[in-house]
Amino acid sequence: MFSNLRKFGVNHKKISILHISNMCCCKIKASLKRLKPYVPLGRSYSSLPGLVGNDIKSLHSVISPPIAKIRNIGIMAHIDAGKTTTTERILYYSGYTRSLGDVDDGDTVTDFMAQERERGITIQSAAVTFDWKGYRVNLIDTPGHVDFTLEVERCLRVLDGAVAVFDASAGVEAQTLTVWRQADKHKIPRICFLNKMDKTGASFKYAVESIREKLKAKPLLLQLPLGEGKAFKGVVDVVSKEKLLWNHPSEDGKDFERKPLLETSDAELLKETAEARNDLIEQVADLDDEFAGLVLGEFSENFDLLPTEKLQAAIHRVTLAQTAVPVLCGSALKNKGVQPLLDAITMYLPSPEDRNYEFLQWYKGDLCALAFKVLHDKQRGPLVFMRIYSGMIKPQSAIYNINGNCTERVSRLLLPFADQHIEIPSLTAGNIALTVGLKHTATGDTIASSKSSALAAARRAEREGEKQHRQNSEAERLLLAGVEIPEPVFFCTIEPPSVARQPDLDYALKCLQREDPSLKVKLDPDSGQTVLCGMGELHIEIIHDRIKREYGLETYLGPLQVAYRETILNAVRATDTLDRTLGDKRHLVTVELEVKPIETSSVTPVIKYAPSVSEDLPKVSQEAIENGIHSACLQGPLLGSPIQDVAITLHSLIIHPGTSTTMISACVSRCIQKALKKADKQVLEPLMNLEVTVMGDYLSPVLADLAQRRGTIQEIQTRQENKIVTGFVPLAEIMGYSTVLRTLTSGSATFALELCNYQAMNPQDQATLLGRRSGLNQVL
Ligand SMILES: Nc1nc2c(ncn2[C@@H]2O[C@H](COP(=O)(O)OP(=O)(O)OP(=O)(O)O)[C@@H](O)[C@H]2O)c(=O)[nH]1
Repeated sequence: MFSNLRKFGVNHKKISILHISNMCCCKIKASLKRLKPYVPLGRSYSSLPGLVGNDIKSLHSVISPPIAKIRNIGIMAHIDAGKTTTTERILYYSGYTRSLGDVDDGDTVTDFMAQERERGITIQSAAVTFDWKGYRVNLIDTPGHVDFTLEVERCLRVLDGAVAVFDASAGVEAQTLTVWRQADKHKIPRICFLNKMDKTGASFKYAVESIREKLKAKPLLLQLPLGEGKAFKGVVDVVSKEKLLWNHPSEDGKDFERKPLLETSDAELLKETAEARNDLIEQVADLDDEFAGLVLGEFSENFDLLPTEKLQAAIHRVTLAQTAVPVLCGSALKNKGVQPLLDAITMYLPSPEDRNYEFLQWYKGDLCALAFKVLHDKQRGPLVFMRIYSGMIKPQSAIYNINGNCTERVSRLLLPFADQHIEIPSLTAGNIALTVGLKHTATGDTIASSKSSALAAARRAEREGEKQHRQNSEAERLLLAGVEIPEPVFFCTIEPPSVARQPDLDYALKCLQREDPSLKVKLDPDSGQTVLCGMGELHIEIIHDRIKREYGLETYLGPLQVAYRETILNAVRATDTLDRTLGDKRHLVTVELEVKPIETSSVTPVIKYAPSVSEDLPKVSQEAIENGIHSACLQGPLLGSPIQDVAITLHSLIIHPGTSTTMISACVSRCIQKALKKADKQVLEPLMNLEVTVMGDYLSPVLADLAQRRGTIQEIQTRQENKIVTGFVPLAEIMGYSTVLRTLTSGSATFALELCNYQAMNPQDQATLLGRRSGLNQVL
C-alpha cells in the first residue's frame, strides 16, 4: 500500500502524511489500483460517422437522429466490476476509437481526467456519444466509488436505460445494491452484463442467483456462457439459438463467429439451449399479456416456431415495464461478448419517447433540459452537459435557468466525445448536449427557453397538481433534478499558500461547488478559516488535488475531522431579554421558549408557536424568529456541531415597537443557546454500514480488528472461498482502514462503506472525544 502511495507522493512532488492516510479510504482496491503518472492520451479517435470534413449538411443528419433511434444509457456497477473496460470495448467496436484503451495502462477515453488515470478510478461521469447499427447511443459512465454516490444518482436522473455490470465471480456487491435502488427510484429499465466470465471463480449460475436473491429482480437469461473461467470462449444466444465464438483470444475481438446450433454437431448444447429458450418464453409470457396470447395461441404446440422478433419485442416491453431484467455475459477484458451487449442495448432498452416523463406535457414542446454536469475548461470556461427532454437548444441563444432564476446565453453547442468536442448548430429533444458560455448554471439546474415559458409550464403543472391534490410548490414541480444532497460526513480546514491568494482559492471552490453540489464550503466563525465539507476521505483528497492541478494553487489541509452532531436528552425552558440602544433607537425583545428532544433524524428543527404567540405574528417577525432558531441550531454547545432531533416551541414573545428583525433573531438565537446549555446533552456520531469481503483464512483477524473499532457484526455470509462480513462501524474508527485491512489480509480484502445514520456515543467515548477537543486529554 505505502509503496504505491509513495509513488503517488513522488508524482505530486509533495504530499503530506495526512493525504497518505486520507487516500486510504473505503475501497482498498480503489486506492491501490494503478497509481500512475499522467501521460497525455496517445489515443486515436475516428471522426463522426457520416461526417465528411466539417460539412454542416452532413453533420445535420448526424446530429439529429430520429428520437426512436436514440438511447441514453448509463453503466452502473460496484467498483472494479469492469465498467470502464466495458465502455472502452463499446467505443472501440462502435468505431469511435481506433485502438483499445486499458484501465491498467491508464489510457481509457472515459477516465479522461488526469487523476482518474492516476488512481485508476472513475470520478467524473463523462458523456460519450457514438453510433451502433443505425442507433445513436449517448453513454454516461457513472462512478462506482461510495464517495460519489450522489454523482451516480445525478447521472441516473438523465438516463432512459442502464446496463448493470457485475463481476461474474462476485455476483451482486454492496455498491451495486445501492445503485440498483437508486435506479429503482428513478424507474430506469436495466439489462445486466455478467462481466469477467474469464476470471477464475466466475460462475454464471451464482451471479444469476444473486441477482434474483439480492436485487429481488427476475433475470431473463438471454445468453448462456460457453465455458467459465479460463475455458470461457463465447456465448450462446438463447433467443436465436446461435453460438457466438471468439476464436482468437489474442486479437481485438472484432471478428467473431455466429453459427446456428446444429443437431449434428451441437446436440447437447442445442438441447440445453432449447430448454433455456422455452423457460424464457414461459417467463416472458407470464409477464406480458400480448405475448402470452401469442404463445397460448398459434405457437402453443411448438415454441420453436415462435419468431425471434416476436420474442425480442416482448422482452423489450417487459424490460420497459421493469418486471424483469435481461441478463447477458462476457469478458470485456478478453474482448468477448461486448457486441451482443451493444445489440441488446439498442434492442431492449428504451428510447426517450418510450419513457413517460410527466413534466413534458407542461412544456408543450418548449425547451426543457437538465444540467447534469458542469466541467471547467481552461480555454472555454464552464462546460455544461445537458439532457434535453423537449424543444431544442441552439448556439447564440438565451436560455432561462429556473433554479438560479436567471437568463443566460449559450455561446456554442458541442457534441461530447470524451475529450474531443464537435461543434454543432442545434440539438433536439432526447439528446445530450454540451453547452459553452453559461456562467451561472450549476449541476442539477433545470433549463427552459425563457422565464415566460417556465411560468406557463408552472401554471400548467399547478393545474395538474390541483387536480391530483398535490401540495408541491411551484419551483418543486418544475425542478427536474430531485436529487437529495446528503449531509457531508467529513470536514477539514483549507488554507491558500498566502493571504493574497485567498480570492483565488475562493474562486476555485466556487467553480468546484458548481460542478459538485455534495461539496460544501463554509467559513469557521471563530477562526475565519475556510472549511471544506465532503462525503468521504477520497472526496476531499480529490478536491484538494484538483485545486492544485486545475487552479495552480498549492493549498494546505487541516486534519480531517468527522462531522458529529449533537442532541439533547430532556426538555428545557429558557427566557431571555435583549435590550440595546443603537443611536436614538431602543431595541427590546423578550422571548420565552422550550427546546425538547424528538425523533426526526434531521438537523432541521421542528418549530411550533404557542397559540398566544401565533396570533397576529407578522410575517417579518416570524422570519426573524426562524432565522434565529436555525442559526442557533447550527452550533451545539458541546462541539459546535449541528443540533439534531429537536422541537422548539415559542411560548411568549414581546417586541418593543421599532425593534429590528436582526435583534429579534439575535435574541431568539441567544435564548436557544441558553436552553441548550441547561439541557442534558449527547454527541451523535456517523455510523457507517460496512461490508468486508475477505478470504476465509483471514476472517478472524478482521473480526478482532472490527471489535476494537467499536464495530457491530450483523452477518457473515460465504461466497465461494470468501466471507462477506456486514455490520456497522462508527466513521471515526474507520479512517485509514484500508491500510490496516491490507496488512491484516495480505491485500486480499476489499470493503465498502455507506452512511447508515447518526447514533449516540456512549458516555465514555463521548467524554474522551470532548476531552480531546478541549485539549484536556492528549493521550488519544
Ligand atoms: N479478468 C477480467 N478482468 C477484468 C475484466 N474487465 C475488467 N477487468 C479488470 O478489472 C479491473 C477493474 O476494471 P475497470 O474497468 O477499471 O472497472 P470499473 O468498474 O470501471 O472501476 P471504477 O472505475 O474504479 O469503478 C481492471 O484491472 C481490469 O483490467 C474482465 O472481463 N475480466
